[in-house]
Amino acid sequence: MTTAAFGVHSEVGPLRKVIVHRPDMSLKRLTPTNNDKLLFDDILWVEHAQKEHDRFVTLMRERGVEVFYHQELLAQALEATPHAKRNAVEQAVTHLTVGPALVDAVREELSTWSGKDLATHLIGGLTKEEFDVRGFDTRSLVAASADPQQFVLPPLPNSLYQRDPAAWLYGGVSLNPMFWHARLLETMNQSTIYHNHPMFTGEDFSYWYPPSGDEADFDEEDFGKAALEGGDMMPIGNGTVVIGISERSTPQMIEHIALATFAAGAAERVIAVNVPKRRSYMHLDTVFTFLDVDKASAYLPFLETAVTHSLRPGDRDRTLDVRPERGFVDAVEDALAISRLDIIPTGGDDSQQAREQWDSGNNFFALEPGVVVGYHKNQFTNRKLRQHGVDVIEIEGFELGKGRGGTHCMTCPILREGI
Ligand SMILES: NC(=O)NCCC[C@H](N)C(=O)O
Repeated sequence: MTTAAFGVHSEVGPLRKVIVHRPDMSLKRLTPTNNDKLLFDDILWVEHAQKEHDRFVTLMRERGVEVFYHQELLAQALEATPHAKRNAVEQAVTHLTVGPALVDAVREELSTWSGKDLATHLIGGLTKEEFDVRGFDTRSLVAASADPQQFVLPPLPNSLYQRDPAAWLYGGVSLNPMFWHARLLETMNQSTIYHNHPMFTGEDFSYWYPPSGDEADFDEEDFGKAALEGGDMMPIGNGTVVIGISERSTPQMIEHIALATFAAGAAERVIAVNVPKRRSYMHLDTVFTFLDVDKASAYLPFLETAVTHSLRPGDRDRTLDVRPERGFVDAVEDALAISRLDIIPTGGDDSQQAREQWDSGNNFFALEPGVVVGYHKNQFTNRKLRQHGVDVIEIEGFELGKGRGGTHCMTCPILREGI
């Protein structure tokens, strides 16, 4: 039993604490013209998405999991210190986001807002109409040229997928540099929470990225060059981390994580596996998730091309020993010291498998070994899992899945036991 307040020691051990984001204003901002840019494949019926999400939260709470809402944590963190609010406003409102002519005025105004209102708009975006910039039309081209619905601050609808911008590996968290522009500011909100919320300040945990864990290390221009997202990062247990080299996560960043976790003694092996760079595969957890200590769901076409390397500490300080593996599953079996990882493929014929993979049919979230939550619509896959002895709890995901994410994507575990 873990005694620390935070730490994620496996993918399937008993889940104690998790952060999620209830669908909100940011999803109401999606329109048929902006949904692609905001990485959603459709617009959502938000009230229904909320019901689906509430059911997910209720079933976790019924099982004793402590569930925290991202927006509430952000609101509380913003109120925790004057620095928190000032820093969050300065990071979100810059010469690049609102233009140099408006930056001081917007910062000044937002600094007077309550943590609750500010959190709502840091996630939900802020339109020109909501932030009355009319007085600035003669001073700011951004103000003068924007129509009332245009965003002064962008909405962050992918906050729904809490897995990606901050990810725990054993006793530390990585505040991730996101690949797509539409998600960059999500990490700023995570940083505000971890550095200022009383639940986290004073607790003993590491920052795997940025290396110093320092808030000042966030530079939105650097973020365009590095990329790492939590959907690719899995602390599978036994001192091993699995990370996908995907559309969203680069080998350079995987080296950073390996060096940081090795130096702290938190991990001794990183298994890096290639994930084809395409929308439907975007992270490792869209094609592979753990279900039990020795069971995993996988989309077989991914496994066929899964070039794999293991990274271990090198013979000198801050060096790595990188070796090719025979196969991804072999490497995981070896790392977990199990004779066989039961791979349960996506259900149905080839086209049904492709359809269910697209609908998050390989994206399960474990509450304890062998008990997972997934979308109801993936009937062929869910049936198969049950045949292999996995308890699949279903939630509706018609609306929640429209951004291409399932239960694993929507959750950021912050305390989970080992296996
Ligand atoms: N871990 C995940 O696979 N997260 C899903 C992220 C979906 C989001 N619309 C995105 O494209 O980033």
